[in-house]
Amino acid sequence: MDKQPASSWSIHTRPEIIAKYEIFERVGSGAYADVYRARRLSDNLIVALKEIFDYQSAFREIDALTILSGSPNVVVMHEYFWHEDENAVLVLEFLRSDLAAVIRDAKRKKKNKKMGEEEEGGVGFSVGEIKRWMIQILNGVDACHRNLIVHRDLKPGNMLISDDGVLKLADFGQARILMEPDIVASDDNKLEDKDGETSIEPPEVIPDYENSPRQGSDGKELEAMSKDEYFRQVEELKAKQVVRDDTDKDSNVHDGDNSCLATCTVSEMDDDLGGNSFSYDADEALDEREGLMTSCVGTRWFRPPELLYGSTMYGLEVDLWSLGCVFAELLSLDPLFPGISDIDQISRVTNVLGNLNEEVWRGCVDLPDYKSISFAKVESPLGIEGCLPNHSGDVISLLKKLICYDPASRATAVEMLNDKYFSEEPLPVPVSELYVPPTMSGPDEDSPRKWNDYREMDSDSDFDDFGPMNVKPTSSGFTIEFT
Ligand SMILES: Nc1ncnc2c1ncn2[C@@H]1O[C@H](COP(=O)(O)OP(=O)(O)OP(=O)(O)O)[C@@H](O)[C@H]1O
Repeated sequence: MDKQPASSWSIHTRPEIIAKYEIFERVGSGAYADVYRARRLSDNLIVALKEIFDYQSAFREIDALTILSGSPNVVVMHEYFWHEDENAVLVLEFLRSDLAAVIRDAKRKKKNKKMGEEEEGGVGFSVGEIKRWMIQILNGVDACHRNLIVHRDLKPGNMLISDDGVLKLADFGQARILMEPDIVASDDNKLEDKDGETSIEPPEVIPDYENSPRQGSDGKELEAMSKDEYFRQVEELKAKQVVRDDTDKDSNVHDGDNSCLATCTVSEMDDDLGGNSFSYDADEALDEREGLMTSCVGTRWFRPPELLYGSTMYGLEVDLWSLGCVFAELLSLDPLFPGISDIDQISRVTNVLGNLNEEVWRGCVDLPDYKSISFAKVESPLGIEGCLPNHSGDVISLLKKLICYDPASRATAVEMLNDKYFSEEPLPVPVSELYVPPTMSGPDEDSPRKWNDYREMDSDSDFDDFGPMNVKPTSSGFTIEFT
């Protein structure tokens, strides 16, 4: 949904919010939300108020954070405000920094050291620090996956960090619950519209989850909802959503930093290739009915091959690939696959892992875009070891358990946590020894667009970055081969 530019003031005029919070400056904004620092009047607690402009995003974030309440490595949602026809406002614990800022700080120190400037640190993270960051991330991802929640946008900028070094997964606006977890709700969720019809909405306010998870706005223990009831309510919500989605169809798929192969190529092919085009439906609200999901999720650098090739049937494994990219970045301080376009993203993965074919992933030929784009044979792929030349064989093989084509081969978060790497010397440092820089990474620090700017590219066409290519017509459209 389009960000509504005029709405940022609205949070200041909502009586139910200003009665409880003093709102300070805006501390961040994303594609779907503005975030403010605020003080809870009752006890002076500093919190973050996240005003979300997109219905689906708000619904997903509230749903996921409700289920994950009590997970130590997931951001705490204290309560939320959501009236019909107003943006949802989530009250979150305030976290000053994020992993992107931590990595950026380490990289800055390393660069300064090379230039002869004396500063503590300067060699990147110690192994013990990397282990402690990874354990925290893995614990957060494990909590999500145990509840069948796929985050779909894991990246350093979405891993917030408290002053004392505790890392928390945040930004669940793209999360999906794959099956029915232990969902709870209360009768208070039912609202009547003006015709007297009953509809289901999240309760207006949920009290502090930290001490009393699973309570309704009246403080009563919430009742477990049956599976049938859960799906009935989901259907009702979807029916409401479709109306809104129809008006927002375009903006749903055209987020610059989250660009998809399909989104990019449709327009470019129309322009450049004489109207030959292909497309697939990325309107998730509609696809959901057939059990499909959009491939247009996540930030490009962390997006797994199955999504880059347009898959709409995928699972928790998409997070495991992103996790591997974050792990590699902690090790090298550089993004593993900093693609400047979606095709460049696939090309970078291919150069490291080799070509995607049936040998490495049986069934890959069925991916929607597999036959549309092929690369010349990569004779000697660089390999993960080539990307991280100064790291031990053990850590490389661990990373390879996440960065592999076949989603089914990827190690789960809990398998990773149980790997001996985390229990052998050098041991993970205590959380209190982790260095936390005083600021956030800033908007879109780890976004492809930023990287584009850095490289002073004046075009973001997927095709400009490549040399000669062969376009061959086929019965279903055409194929492109980059040579
Ligand atoms: N709990 C928090 N405490 C402090 N700052 C926060 C918190 N949550 C978010 N922020 C800040 O607000 C920014 C935007 O938040 P967030 O990423 O959740 O919004 P979004 O619109 O869903 O983002 P995206 O564009 O990545 O989908 C973050 O980058 C961060 O700087």
